[in-house]
Amino acid sequence: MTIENLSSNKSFDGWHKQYRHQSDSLGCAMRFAIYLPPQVSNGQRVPVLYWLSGLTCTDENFMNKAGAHRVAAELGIAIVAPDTSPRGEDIPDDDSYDLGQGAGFYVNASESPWNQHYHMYDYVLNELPALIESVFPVTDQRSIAGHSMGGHGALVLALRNSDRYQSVSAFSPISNPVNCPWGKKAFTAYLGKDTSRWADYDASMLLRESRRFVPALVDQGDADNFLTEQLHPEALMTAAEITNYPLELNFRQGYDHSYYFISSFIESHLRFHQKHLFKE
Ligand SMILES: N[C@@H](CCC(=O)N[C@@H](CS)C(=O)NCC(=O)O)C(=O)O
Repeated sequence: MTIENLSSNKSFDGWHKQYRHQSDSLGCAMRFAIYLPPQVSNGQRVPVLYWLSGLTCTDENFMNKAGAHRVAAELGIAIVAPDTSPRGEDIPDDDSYDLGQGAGFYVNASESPWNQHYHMYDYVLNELPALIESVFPVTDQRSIAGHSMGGHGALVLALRNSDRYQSVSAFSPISNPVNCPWGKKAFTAYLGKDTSRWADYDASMLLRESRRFVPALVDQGDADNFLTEQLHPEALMTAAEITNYPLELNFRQGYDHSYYFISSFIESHLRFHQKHLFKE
């Protein structure tokens, strides 16, 4: 397995690095970013938080804008940020920002032309952690977090794989994609018109059925311009009430959908994950 280092920058006594590798599950070259906290320089292995970004993002948005390195350095947590879809000239795409490259929705597509490459669910669940754990000084303790489309991805991956993640958190997640325009458009294209096949990728529906709980934290700005039409956190809240799910959902007054919101609360998310990542 070869991976190519593209950049290295010292940050808060740790390192931010970007890599490219050939992905088997996606059938293309993929880029990811990793923040390695200073503890790894002392020979320690550290747990990993996977961060899934939203529509139009690459591996760079979170690392550049969230301001997460200082607290990750203090807590001794590595952060891995993959790209949001397969990419390249030979990879199917769409002119709109919410489908195709930059909009993989963390699903395994079953429909042509997407089904050959759009397997972000498998990539994030299996291929990427296997690569990270074989190359970097990390433990097998993982948590997962994300924003918007990535918040949807993080919740779905954790709810379906409670044995793989210690905790999950999300900012402004697409909480009930089967009932919003972004989700309906993406799921119709990637999964087909048969809506019964969409439930496996809907956090609110999965949460209603969940039996094994991964501790979950969600923050949502009440001035988010996507809140009413696209995000539907109330569906998540109702599902959590039905199953008594350990979900903390905070509405944050005046905050919008941007990385200004994420950077304002990322510290509390990292400290939430720390409690679960360092449990024996
Ligand atoms: N229509 C908007 C939607 C995209 C959007 O808001 N993306 C969010 C995630 S859903 C984001 O993180 N954008 C990149 C950034 O703020 O760095 C656009 O194209 O800018």
